[in-house]
Formats: sequence, structure tokens, C-alpha cells
Amino acid sequence: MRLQMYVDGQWVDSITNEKREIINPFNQEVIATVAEGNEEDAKRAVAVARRTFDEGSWAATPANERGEIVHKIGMLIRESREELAELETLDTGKTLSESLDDMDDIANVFIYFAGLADKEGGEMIDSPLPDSTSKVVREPVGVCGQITPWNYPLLQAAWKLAPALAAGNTLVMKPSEITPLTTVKVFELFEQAGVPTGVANLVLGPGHNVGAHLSESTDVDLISFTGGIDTGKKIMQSASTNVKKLALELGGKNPNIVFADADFETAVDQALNAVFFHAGQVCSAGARLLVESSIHDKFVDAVVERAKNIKLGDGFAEDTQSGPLISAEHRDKVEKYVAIGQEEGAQLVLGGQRPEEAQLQQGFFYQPTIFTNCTEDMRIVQEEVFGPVLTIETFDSEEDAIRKANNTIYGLAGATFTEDIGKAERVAGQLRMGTVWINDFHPYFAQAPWGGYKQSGIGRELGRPGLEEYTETKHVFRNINPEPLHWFK
Ligand SMILES: NC(=O)c1ccc[n+]([C@@H]2O[C@H](COP(=O)([O-])OP(=O)(O)OC[C@H]3O[C@@H](n4cnc5c(N)ncnc54)[C@H](O)[C@@H]3O)[C@@H](O)[C@H]2O)c1
Ligand SMILES: C[N+](C)(C)CC=O
Repeated sequence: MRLQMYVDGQWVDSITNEKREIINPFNQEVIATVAEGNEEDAKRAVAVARRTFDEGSWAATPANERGEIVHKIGMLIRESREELAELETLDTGKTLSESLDDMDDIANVFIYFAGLADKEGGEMIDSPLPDSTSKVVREPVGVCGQITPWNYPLLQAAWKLAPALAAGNTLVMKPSEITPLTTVKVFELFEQAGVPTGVANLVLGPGHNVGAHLSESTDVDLISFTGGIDTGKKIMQSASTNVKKLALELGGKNPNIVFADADFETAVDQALNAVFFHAGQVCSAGARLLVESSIHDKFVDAVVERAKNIKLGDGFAEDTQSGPLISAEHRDKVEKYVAIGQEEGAQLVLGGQRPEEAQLQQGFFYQPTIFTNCTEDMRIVQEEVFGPVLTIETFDSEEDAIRKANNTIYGLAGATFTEDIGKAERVAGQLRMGTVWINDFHPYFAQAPWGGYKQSGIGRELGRPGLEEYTETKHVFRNINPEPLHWFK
């Protein structure tokens, strides 16, 4: 496997020839050494993407032909599913079964956007002016800068790459510097699928120079970013250099509301899945559990009892239920938040420390952790921890639950569990979030839009809106009987 950048149809090292070692978070072994770019590499790639877009041949390629290439990428990903999943598990520590599911979702995303590529033929408008036609067409935006995080490296990249290509843009992708492997591999598949030279470019390296250049460059027309809120704010500022189009997929502090009339076993099971899946390193993790007071004690006991048995381990081992955190630095952050929770008076009822098993000592593991007696004002309840840490609050009425659930700066996702479907729909209607699950947690798929209200982001990925993000809308008005106006005598 090549571990270089891909620019103008060539696999290249960084201009300075710098390298970065990629670490397996399960055992800290070096799994790869990759090219490490900087601002100059980003400049080089942006120049190629700009030139290629301005030449115009990709945007002018019939949409069904672009769709065929994007479809082929999806099929190649299906064929490489195992290899890609193994790389993702090595890079992130997540279990192999999670990685395999991710690869299936990723292939579906390419195939979905391939299918949409030629479905947008524009729209005729009923012009209010006589002797005229009026049509609305969608065109590619231009050069797209795309920046992705480490928790779902290839999945988050796919949500950007597939629609950008289908819509006829050129692009420069920058994956997280700590998890680049599957993105590099997919660029090899782009070559095989016949993506033309210069259309899709890959630059590896850190955010402060490569990412910053993509968001600042006046040659980039759109910046699409998935990552943390603080980085998102910086990117928003940098994007103002040329008033770039901006898509931001940021963090969340997602409430999971369990009413007393919920199916108990399902709600307990999903409460665990909501927060402990992928060690809580999920933007939409249900890290804030709101339980109706009348079932609080019984519900907490059941959740704690099951959480005790979560098996941490090697993502490649069949019995592992959760892998490590991504890095030592990230584990430090989680530990800091657990200390804050304790200082704030939340009651630690499970975890709150690193596991003691000898076989986990080389990895960045942290025990599933649960706090009860939490209140809305606590930082541990308000801020994104992005680890296996659950806070539990109570509520006494539907209104109380909705108010508490909405009381964060975020608005990414939330869920409610109840057997009263009227109540479920009322709650779903009142939650200020981009996704609401009823009696479930976590489903997402290519056909449905994904994105956040409030400070969880701007714009949508997936679904038709996910393609529209990569288009400009143009109105073409035609006078079919042109005559002088004589407005100026
Ligand atoms: N809303 C969603 O769909 C979604 C999905 C996945 C992850 N996330 C969020 O991502 C965060 C975790 O990911 P992370 O720790 O990699 O986030 P991060 O913000 O630290 O980094 C994300 C990407 O931004 C780059 N970057 C860093 N500084 C930059 C800068 N100044 N300019 C440009 N780029 C820069 C990084 O190199 C990386 O590629 C969490 O907050 C999580 O909620 C959101
Ligand atoms: C968007 N999602 C849920 C796939 C990953 C969030 O971190």
C-alpha cells in the first residue's frame, strides 16, 4: 500500500519529505509511516484542483458518466471491504465488526450518490413575465476543501467525496493526520475507477497548516469540515477570506429520553449502545441519559449492571465489545472531564478509571463510566466528552424532559423511548436536533440527511441535501421576443 499523497494523478511525498508514524491505539505499535504535508503541499494540491476545475472538463462530463465512475468506486469498496475494514481497525482501534459495517455504509454512500448524479435535470419555473422562459439549474460549486476527523475516518470522508464527485466538483481531501490509512487506500480505488487526473487530490498532514490553508485559500470555493466545535469556529473565520460556502458537521451532547412507559429491556439495551458504542467516540453518542423519575433507580441499576460487563480489548478479537480511545491525549481529556464531574458533585457509580487488566495496559483504554445525580448546569452534562462517559438526570413530565434535552448549545441528535406513539411524536417535534430517533439509537444511512441544529453545525450531508451542498443554484431567464425597451429615451 502506498502511503503518499495523491496530487494531479501522481503519488507524491511531501515537499519537505517529512513523515509521520501512525500508531495503533490498541498497543501503540507503529502500523505505518506516511507522508506528512504542510501548507506548501496544500497549496500545490489546491492549485491543481483549481486548474482542473477551471479547464471545465469534469463539470462538463455528462452526469451519468460521472455517476458511473462514482458507482464503480462504490463497487471497488465492496470488493476491498475486508482489507479496508482491517486498516480502519488498526488505525482507530474500533472492533472489526464495526469497521466492516462502516465499509458497507461507505460503499452504499458512493452507490447512492452515483444514482443521484443524473437525476437533477433542473426545473422550469412559471415565469410571471410575458414571452419568456425561466429555468433553474444546479452547477458544481468549484474547488472543494474537505477535512475529516479520526473517529469514522473513511465514513466521514465518503460523505464528502461521493457527492462532490457526483456533482462535478474538483476537490482536495485532508483526513485526520492520525488516521489517514483508509482514505489513502480509497484514493487508489479512485484511480482504478477512472477519476480523471487532477479532479480528486489528497493531502496528508496536520490541521494547523494543511487544514488551515484549505480553509483560508481564496482558490477554494467550498470548505466542508467534520470535527470539533473549536476547530469549526476557526474554519468559519478563515472561510471568510473569500466568503466560501461552508458546511460544518460538529459535535453533540445528545440526550436520550426514557419515559416510564418505554419497553424496559429495549431502553436499557439502547442506553448502553447509545453511549458506549465505539467507546463513546461518536458525535451523536447518547451521553446524556434523561430518565423519568418513577423508574430511575431500577433503570440505573440495570444499565450499570450491564455496563460492568462490557468487554474491552483488541478490535480484532471476536469477543471484544469496545476498543480503546484514539490517543493518550484524548484519554487525558476524558479523565479531566471525569474529575470535573466528581468536583461538580455528580455521583460516580461505575468506572472512572483506566482498566487494570494486564493485556490492556499498552492501549489507551478507559472503563465505561456512569455518573448519576447529574444536573443541567454541570459541565459534565453540557460539554462533549467524546468518551465512554454517561451522565444520568431525571425528569418529571414531558415538558420537563424536552426543556432539559434542548438545554445545551448543541443540536445534533437525540432519542426518546416510550410506547405512547403520540408522546413520541410530540417529543420528536419539540427537540431542536437534526436527527431524532424514536425507540432506537444511532441509525443513519445514505438516503437520509445528517447534520446539526444550533452549534452542531451548518448544512447537511447525505440524502438529496448532501448533494445540493455541492451545487450552486442558477436561474436562467430567457426573453423569447426581445425588443428595445426605450426606458432611456
Ligand atoms: N457532526 C458529525 O457528523 C461528526 C462526525 C464525526 C465527528 N464529529 C466531531 O469531531 C470531533 C472529533 O474529531 P477530531 O478530534 O478529529 O476533531 P478536530 O476538530 O480536532 O479535527 C478534525 C480535523 O480538523 C483538522 N484541523 C485541526 N485544526 C485545524 C485548523 N485550524 N484548520 C483546519 N483544520 C484543522 C484536523 O487535522 C482533523 O483533520 C468531535 O467533536 C465529534 O463530535 C462530528
Ligand atoms: C456521523 N456518525 C454517526 C457516523 C459519526 C459521528 O461521529
